[in-house]
Amino acid sequence: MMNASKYKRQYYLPPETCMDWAKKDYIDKAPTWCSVDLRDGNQALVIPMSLEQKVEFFKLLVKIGFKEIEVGFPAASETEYTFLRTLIDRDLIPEDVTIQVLTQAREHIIRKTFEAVKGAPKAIVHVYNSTSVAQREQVFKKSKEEILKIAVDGAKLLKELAEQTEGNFQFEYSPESFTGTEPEYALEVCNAVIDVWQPTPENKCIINLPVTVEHSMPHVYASQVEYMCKHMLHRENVIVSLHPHNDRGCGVADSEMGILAGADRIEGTLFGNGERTGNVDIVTLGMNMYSQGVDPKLDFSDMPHICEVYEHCTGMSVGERSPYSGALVFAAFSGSHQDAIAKGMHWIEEKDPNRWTVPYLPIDPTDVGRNYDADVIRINSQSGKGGVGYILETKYGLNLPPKMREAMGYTAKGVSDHLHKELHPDEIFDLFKKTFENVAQPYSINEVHFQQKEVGITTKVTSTFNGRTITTEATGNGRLDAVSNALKKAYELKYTLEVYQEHALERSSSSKAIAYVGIKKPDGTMAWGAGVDPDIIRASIDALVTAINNR
Ligand SMILES: CC(=O)SCCNC(=O)CCNC(=O)[C@H](O)C(C)(C)COP(=O)(O)OP(=O)(O)OC[C@H]1O[C@@H](n2cnc3c(N)ncnc32)[C@H](O)[C@@H]1OP(=O)(O)O
Ligand SMILES: CC(C)C(=O)C(=O)O
Repeated sequence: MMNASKYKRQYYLPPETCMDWAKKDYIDKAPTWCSVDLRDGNQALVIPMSLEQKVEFFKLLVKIGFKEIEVGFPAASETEYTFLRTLIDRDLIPEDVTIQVLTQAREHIIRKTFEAVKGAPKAIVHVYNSTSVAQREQVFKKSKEEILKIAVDGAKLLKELAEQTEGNFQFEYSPESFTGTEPEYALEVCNAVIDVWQPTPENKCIINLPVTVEHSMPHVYASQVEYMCKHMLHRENVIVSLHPHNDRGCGVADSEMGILAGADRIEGTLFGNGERTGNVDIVTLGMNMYSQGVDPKLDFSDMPHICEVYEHCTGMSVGERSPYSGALVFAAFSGSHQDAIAKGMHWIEEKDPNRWTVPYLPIDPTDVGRNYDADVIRINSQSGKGGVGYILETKYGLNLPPKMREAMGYTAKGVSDHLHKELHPDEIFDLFKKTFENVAQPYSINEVHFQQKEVGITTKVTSTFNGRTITTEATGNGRLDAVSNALKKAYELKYTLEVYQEHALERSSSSKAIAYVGIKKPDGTMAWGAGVDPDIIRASIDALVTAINNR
């Protein structure tokens, strides 16, 4: 049995909430990004990454464009320590990239961290201690003053060791479990740390406000961030950073609202890997900005490769519905979506190729290395004529008459429904050919001769039906009409020739044409056929015979 009375809210509202930030409706510039994949992401894996995997992942992060990368918790393990030394000793850190290392506010751990980071061209040393009510009471069993002292002592030791060590260090402090801490108290602790560090415009410090565990709705967190930003000492010399986790599924919203509320920097991971439900997903955050016309300053143009390296290094997988990156996030199976997408694609092609407005697709899939053919319009029993027509047109160069698209749409849908499977483009093309192209049973044409007469065109048609061959003559106002009349006469067929359309098959290697014919049956329904031949007359006759065979 579930029992909600066991729980109560574990967050604290700031003493004042103005929510000025709520009036802003978009983020106009990218924050400073810091990847914590190699630390928070890594510490959450069943098997943490090996040295080689960490090096490979580090290179990927650099390629994507991260300028700040938390590379680990060097005091944690031999692998963590060796990885950091490998980066430094093998000169793997590009000039414009700053590495970051995490340490608890404990003397021996801080000392070991400084030892590990020796020789780095520059580094952010990130120290943290927990400040929440729950951790003060249950874990540390210390008063507010004692907890504040842990932070201040840690801050002092960082300063002291940095002064003793040759290197270019920036300091970061996190009141860990900030979201379970009274904002006034978190402010007091952060200000005490800032007071020790005395940041300057040339050497700003970072105050990181982690959503260590997500306890509240995002607007509550943003109000806490707003309060901290408003009352922080030396705010102008402090970079306010956020480190949202995703326990309530709102990590992205926390970050976006937190940025609106004044934050300058985001710590997160690719695809939201990290403790429990993960850290905030920087791919989603960056692409959310991108989709509103703001350059995220991160390059996700080869998403399939990024997913591949991520999966290989972490052993995790990118979910099929993971925003912007999942295998299915651009796929449209349902008929009305496909129809709208196909029309939208034509619209931008013809009217405004420089602005992406295609319905149902928040971004152009090709921007992240995906493609229209394989990823977007996919056919199953939920699909319609628009999608099937789009595939036949864009992949195989077949521009079916609108009503014939409908017939082909129902044919494809029926097969998919019956087989209970998705139909791939080649299967759709094969189905089209099998059902609608040059079908020569039960009726077939053996020979056709034309003669131009004053009354129109006269034709002599030799055809076969059920093993019996006959020759008939007829007249028509065109060649196809004449052949149609000859066949009607031969077999007493009842229909009217309603639709005729033709075009060259540009994608075909030989110069062939395709003709489409639609005939109306006595009951008012249509039957369709297509003919493909280098000779357009032959193609149109084959299309007609196919339509007759499909009655
Ligand atoms: C929210 C986060 O993600 S924070 C980052 C968490 N990441 C990790 O912990 C991964 C790496 N950690 C480790 O490998 C180990 O914890 C080590 C090597 C750092 C330390 O190991 P140990 O000292 O053996 O164990 P442990 O971490 O359990 O130590 C707990 C002690 O440190 C204290 N402590 C924990 N965090 C902090 C902190 N940030 N600042 C000061 N003291 C702390 C605890 O109160 C406890 O004190 P006690 O011994 O008096 O009870
Ligand atoms: C160390 C801090 C920033 C952290 O990882 C967290 O609070 O989640």
